[in-house]
Amino acid sequence: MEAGGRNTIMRVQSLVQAGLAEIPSQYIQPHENRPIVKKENGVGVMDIPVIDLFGFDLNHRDLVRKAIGEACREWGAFHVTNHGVPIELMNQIRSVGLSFFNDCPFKDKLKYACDPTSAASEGYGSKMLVDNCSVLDWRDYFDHHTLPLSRRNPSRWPNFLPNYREVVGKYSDEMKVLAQKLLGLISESVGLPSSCIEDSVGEFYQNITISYYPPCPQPDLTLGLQSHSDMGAITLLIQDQVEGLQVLKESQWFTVQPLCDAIVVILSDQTEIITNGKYKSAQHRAITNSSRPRLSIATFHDPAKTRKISPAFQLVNESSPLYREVNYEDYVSSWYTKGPEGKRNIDVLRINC
Ligand SMILES: O=C(O)CCC(=O)C(=O)O
Ligand SMILES: [Fe+2]
Repeated sequence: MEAGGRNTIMRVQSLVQAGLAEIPSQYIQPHENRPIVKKENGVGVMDIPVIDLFGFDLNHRDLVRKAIGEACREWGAFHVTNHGVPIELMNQIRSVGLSFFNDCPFKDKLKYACDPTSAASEGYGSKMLVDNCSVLDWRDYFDHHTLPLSRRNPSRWPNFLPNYREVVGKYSDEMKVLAQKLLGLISESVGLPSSCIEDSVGEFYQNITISYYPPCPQPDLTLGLQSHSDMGAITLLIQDQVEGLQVLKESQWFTVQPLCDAIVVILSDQTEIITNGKYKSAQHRAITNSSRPRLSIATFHDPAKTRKISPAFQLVNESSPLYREVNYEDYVSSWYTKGPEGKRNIDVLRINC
């Protein structure tokens, strides 16, 4: 079955609704990339740290900074609680997002189809890359361009629910504030002035991607989302109660257990460059399961395409630069043309000392 060719508009959810028992060949991962789908959660299995932000109370700042530093060195990803984002708003965006996939008829969804020939175009899609050679992900998504405000055009977002556009707009604003506060703490924790990472990134280019992973009849053969690190500065992710997100640590994949009111913070490649490799962007992926659909909402904060990113000079004085300066536009285009394949794009910027 043709599932994702340039001129077709197949979505994974439609494949599942057609009741297929075996997944089409384009979704089958090579052996080395296939997940080991465990039947039960092992007790004591490691997970990313959970960090209480105490509502950014100054009395707890030292403690929080220390915990963030450790998490950024060891995992590049962590949960935050008491983050200040209204829980009701998190529930609302999960609810409107799920409703788009569950309740909006396919022909109406297609009114919002993204352009499959251009990278990261806004709208409803399934393929992450524009080429036709890579293995497809078992995922459908809706990508919203939300910031700067000049890119935000809610008329391109679903309106079959009266509050969809308002919820996405409010959520975008809350995520921006949280990303700024977190980048401040992350900067301080690595010994940089509070505003350093945000100043290097410049005005945030923010996208919100709602991902829907339909149940998969053969979860051990495929991936919901292939292994990658995010290309921008910081990603803030929320999910439903169904596990699926995995983070790589010391060559092993660990499943992130969903914590309903918490937000997952994922360090992305430009933060690895700015911190001169003191902090690593997290390599992560999503796996599927055969019984329950899964929803996640990732909010990406990226530099403008015109931005040049290089290691902070304060961190280069101690050790020589470990990464070449990069034009963010070139970085994005290499990511989308070559594909993420783990962390290959940031690896080519490394200077071998
Ligand atoms: O669905 C997830 O948990 C991961 C999503 C993700 O990594 C992404 O959209 O970049
Ligand atoms: Fe990601």
